[in-house]
Amino acid sequence: MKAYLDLCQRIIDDGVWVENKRTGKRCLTLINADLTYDVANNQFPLITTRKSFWKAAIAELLGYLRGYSSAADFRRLGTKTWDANANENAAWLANPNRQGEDDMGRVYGVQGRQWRKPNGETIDQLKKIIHNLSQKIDDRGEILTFYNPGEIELGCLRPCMHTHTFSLVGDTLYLTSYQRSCDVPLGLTFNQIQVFTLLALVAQITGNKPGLAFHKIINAHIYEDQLELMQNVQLKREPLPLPQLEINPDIKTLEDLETWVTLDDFKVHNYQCHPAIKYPFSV
Ligand SMILES: Nc1nc(=O)c2c([nH]1)NC[C@@H]1CN(c3ccc(C(=O)N[C@@H](CCC(=O)O)C(=O)O)cc3)CN21
Ligand SMILES: O=c1ccn([C@H]2C[C@H](O)[C@@H](COP(=O)(O)O)O2)c(=O)[nH]1
Repeated sequence: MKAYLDLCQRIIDDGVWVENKRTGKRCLTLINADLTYDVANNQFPLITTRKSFWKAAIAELLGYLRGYSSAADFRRLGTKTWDANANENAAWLANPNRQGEDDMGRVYGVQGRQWRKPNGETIDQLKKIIHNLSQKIDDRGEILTFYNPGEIELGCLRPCMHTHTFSLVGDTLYLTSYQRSCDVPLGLTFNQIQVFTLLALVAQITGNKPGLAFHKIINAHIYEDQLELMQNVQLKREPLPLPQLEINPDIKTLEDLETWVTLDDFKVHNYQCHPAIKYPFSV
């Protein structure tokens, strides 16, 4: 939690204003940030200086792991976070590859589960990783990447957190996640949850112990219309102790994640937080 607040303060102290064409807004921008989450000791990195809508973040992660490409599927899981990018972004609405209402195109999990090869076959990156880690194999290439430069124009948004690399040392599993672009007031509070939960889940279904998760961010920014709330409200609050995440122990396989798992299989204990802050969202 302190690392998150330090990053916000560092953006305010050292950030530079950069125009962003896609959203038409300026962002206070800082390059390079590293965050580490202690999954071994279940220090769940929920924001405490405002209320976190953590279930929506886990719903997004589940949708990515299932390879969903429709905002409607994400809504059924319990989050509306993809509605705006699927249905309100002018560039995507004008893109001939968009397949109607709610289509997100070939983003995130579609690449993770169905990466297209030149010969027409597809690669299930996640399945290979789960298979190897379950057999205690780390081939030093246990990489789940959503970033496919050849298919960028087939999706509504380029993936922000785009590559997750798993590493097995003995029976302890580590995760390193890379993020190219990070909306620190909104997106990062979701992405921290997702990195933590991805390691906890993959460790659980492959029979390994979770260790640390490393989150590497390139472009960390605060949009101009978010700055005042961050500076004068959120950063004036004192952080509170971190809560713990409980995952239903009956989740044992990738197929479980694909079929019956819902948000009811995740619980947070001892979450104390300051009141909600509604940050503006840029489409
Ligand atoms: N500008 C921008 N920032 C993002 O963080 C972001 C995107 N775009 N586009 C794709 C996804 C969608 N994500 C989102 C979208 C909305 C919220 C959001 O509004 N969160 C609120 C309330 C959520 C709720 O009520 O469930 C929050 O206070 O955290 C968070 C992440 C993260 N990503
Ligand atoms: O998981 C996510 C998804 C998106 N974001 C943010 C980062 C940026 O503010 C926008 C994406 O804009 P680009 O122009 O494609 O960089 O969404 C995030 O923080 N986390």
